[in-house]
Amino acid sequence: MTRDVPRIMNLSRRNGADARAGAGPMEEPGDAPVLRAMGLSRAYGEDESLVRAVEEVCLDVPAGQTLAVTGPSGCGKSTLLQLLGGLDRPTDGEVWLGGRRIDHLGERALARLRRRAVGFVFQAYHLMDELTAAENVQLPALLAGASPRAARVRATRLLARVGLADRARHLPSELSGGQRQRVAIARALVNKPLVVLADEPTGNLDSAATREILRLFEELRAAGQTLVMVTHDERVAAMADRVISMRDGTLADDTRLSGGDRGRLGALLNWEG
Ligand SMILES: Nc1ncnc2c1ncn2[C@@H]1O[C@H](COP(=O)(O)OP(=O)(O)OP(=O)(O)O)[C@@H](O)[C@H]1O
Repeated sequence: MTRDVPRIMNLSRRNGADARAGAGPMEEPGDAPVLRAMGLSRAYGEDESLVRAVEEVCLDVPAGQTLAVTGPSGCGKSTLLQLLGGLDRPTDGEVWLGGRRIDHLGERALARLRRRAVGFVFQAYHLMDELTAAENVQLPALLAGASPRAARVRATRLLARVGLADRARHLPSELSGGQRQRVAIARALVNKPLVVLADEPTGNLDSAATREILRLFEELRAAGQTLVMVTHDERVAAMADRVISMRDGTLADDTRLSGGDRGRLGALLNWEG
């Protein structure tokens, strides 16, 4: 055991009941979409200050699909992602994850389900500053009830997979933005989630780091990982299987990209070079 594990185990114990109840793999049912939104709406405020951030969105995301969500600032992309991942509650409609309705679950059950079934990646990384890269990756596994040894093994494997085997003991402050985001992606994958939800994952990164993250996402896609990402960046959207664009809280367009489309878009955007 490394010297660092007890520190993270303390964090894990705070959530002990959740961790115990959350142990065990999550079943993925037959042909049901991994994610389903039915008439999904989220409003903020009331009367004159009412904002309909998401309005009656219906969406199925099948297993293995990479879906990009685009649209102008304020059109409801982040709100939709948070609703899909159970970080926010709809004012109307339903969210189904892995064949199970999640929008009306209690807080603890929802937190447990999120931990096991959803991997989040945010623009601002949201790594814990005082934990090393390896500890950041281990933490969700420990919180979900994995043994310290199992969490360590998974973190080592995932950090190698994202090309950071030699940075495992570094703190986030000792890593570049691209490296931090790769740690965040490893963390998102540590509990083998049904879906990875990424909100502007390349928003803080330069072109070289963006390319690294896209290569990683491409690998995840090839490995069959279901992925939903919000992005302003056409280059990022171009690697998806499907692009939906939002306007004023609603779905304005839904386009499926073929491999050929993706190649052409990549070439158009001069992305291959
Ligand atoms: N907590 C909140 N309270 C009130 N209004 C909110 C809240 N969160 C979001 N909104 C509003 O909901 C709308 C959708 O916001 P959202 O962040 O989902 O848009 P977005 O498309 O992700 O924007 P951006 O691309 O700029 O991040 C916006 O008008 C925003 O001001």
